[in-house]
Amino acid sequence: MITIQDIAYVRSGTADLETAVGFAVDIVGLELVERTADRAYLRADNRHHCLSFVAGEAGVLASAFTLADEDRLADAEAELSRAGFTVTRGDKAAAVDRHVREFIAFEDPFGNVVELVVDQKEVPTPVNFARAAGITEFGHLCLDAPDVRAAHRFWTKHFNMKVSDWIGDAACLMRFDPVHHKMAVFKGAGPGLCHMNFQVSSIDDVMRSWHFLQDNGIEIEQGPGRHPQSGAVFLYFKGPEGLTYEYSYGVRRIDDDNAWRVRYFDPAEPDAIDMWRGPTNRCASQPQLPGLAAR
Ligand SMILES: O=C/C=C/C(C(=O)O)=C(/O)C(=O)O
Ligand SMILES: [Fe+2]
Repeated sequence: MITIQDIAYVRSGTADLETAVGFAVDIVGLELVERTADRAYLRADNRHHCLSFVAGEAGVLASAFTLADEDRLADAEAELSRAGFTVTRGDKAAAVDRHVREFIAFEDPFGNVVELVVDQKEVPTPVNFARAAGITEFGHLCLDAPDVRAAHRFWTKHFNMKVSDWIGDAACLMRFDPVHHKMAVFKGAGPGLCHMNFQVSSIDDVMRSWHFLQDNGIEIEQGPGRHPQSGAVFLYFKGPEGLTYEYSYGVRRIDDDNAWRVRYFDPAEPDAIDMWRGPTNRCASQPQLPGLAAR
């Protein structure tokens, strides 16, 4: 069993580094910590970065999780290899590029590239947010997979993930610590990053950003609304090259695993995704969410 300690970063390719960075800074509000000719690193909390852009082809390159130490990394490498996955150990230059000490990479059963890292660099200085979006931390990441049940089997067989809630066969929200979910899998045609989430410090922040995004002509995918699963008030919006960002406030904690009963939401129900029943064009690539398509 591989024990994930936390989410680490999303690494995304971009064909237009300038525009990708401009959006992440001026619109999302992240701090640009480092920028080279072909790289940019953005920060939302004490992680060195939670989002990096690599100049080249657009699209997610990897989603990363933190392990405790190099022995755990070696164990993970062995377990995944035994299970038939091709595991690559990052070399020194690649680790430096990710601001971690060591890492391995593999593809999940659907082709999502996952990196497991050790010693992601910590930056103790307060984040110098580019705008007052109220971001408190990188909250969760959400992968696409054509078979959410199989994805759940993979993540719970090899990792310390537990399902918190199901949304039919369309989504599985999983936790590895008391936060309701820091990782989710949504049904999609293939691999991909459904969205990355930033927690904000109040409902006011969500609502202020809603106005800010509209004033700036940003495509709102869904929200403001409230998810019945985590109880969080959310807002999804589309960045350049299809990268979806989410702000949310008020995610549920599950402090007593034994007391938690996994729930099953029917995606066809009108408030399965949003208790406020607002309009959506979120995850248009995911017709498997009929409750979304219906509105
Ligand atoms: O579509 C349902 C989404 C649920 C949640 C939540 O309960 O907070 C998410 O954050 C999500 O996976 O986007
Ligand atoms: Fe989310």
